[in-house]
Amino acid sequence: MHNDIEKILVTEEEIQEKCRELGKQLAEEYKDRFPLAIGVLKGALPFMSDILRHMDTYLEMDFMDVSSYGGGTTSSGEVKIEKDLNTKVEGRDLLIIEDIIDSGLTLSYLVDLFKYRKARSIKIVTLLDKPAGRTVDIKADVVGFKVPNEFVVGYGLDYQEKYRNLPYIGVLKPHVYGAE
Ligand SMILES: O=P(O)(O)OC[C@H]1O[C@H](OP(=O)(O)OP(=O)(O)O)[C@H](O)[C@@H]1O
Ligand code: HPA
Ligand SMILES: [Mg+2]
Repeated sequence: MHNDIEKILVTEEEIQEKCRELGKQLAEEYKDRFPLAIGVLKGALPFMSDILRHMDTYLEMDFMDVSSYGGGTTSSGEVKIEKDLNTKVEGRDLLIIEDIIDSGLTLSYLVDLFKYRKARSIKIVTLLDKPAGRTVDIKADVVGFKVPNEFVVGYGLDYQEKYRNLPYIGVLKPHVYGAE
C-alpha cells in the first residue's frame, strides 16, 4: 500500500470483479445497438479502460475533459470544458463513464449538454457514488460501489493530480492534505 494512504475502501480485486460484471451486463443490454461510450477525463480513464474490455460488442469511444475541482477537495461549482467530443451525439445512445458522482455538478452539466445536443438516450455509469456529497438532484443508472462522505483517491481519482495510478480506492492520511 502507498505510504500516503490511511485505508483502502475498495480493493483492486473488488474493482476488477465489478468491471467484469458491469461490462457483461452492459454488453447484453446494448448488443443490438452501437453506443457511444464517453469517458470523462481524467478520472474515468482506468475505469473506462477496464469496463469496456468486458463489452464484447460494437461500440465507439470518445472523451470529454471537464474539470471543476482544480486539484483540491471541494468543487468550485463551475464545470469547465477543457476538451470537447470529436463525435456528434445527435441520435446516439450514450454511455457516460465516470469515476465518481459527488456533488453531481459535473454529470448534471454533461447530461444537460448532451440532451441539448439531441442524444437519443443517455446512461450514466459510475464506479463510485458518494450520495452524501450531492448538491444537485442526479442519479447514476449503473453504480459500482457506494462510498462514505470522505475524499477518496486512486484508480483515476486524484488529490492535486497525484494517486490516479493506484489500483485501489483509498483515503489519504490527514497530514497529506497539509494546510488546505
Ligand atoms: O460530482 P462532482 O462533485 O462534480 O464530482 C465528480 C467529478 O469530479 C472529478 O473530476 P475533476 O473535476 O476533479 O477532474 P479530473 O477527473 O481531471 O480529476 C471526478 O473525476 C468527477 O468527474
Ligand atoms: O472524493 C473525491 N476524490 C477525488 N476527486 C473527487 N472529485 C469529486 N469527489 C472526489
Ligand atoms: Mg480531480
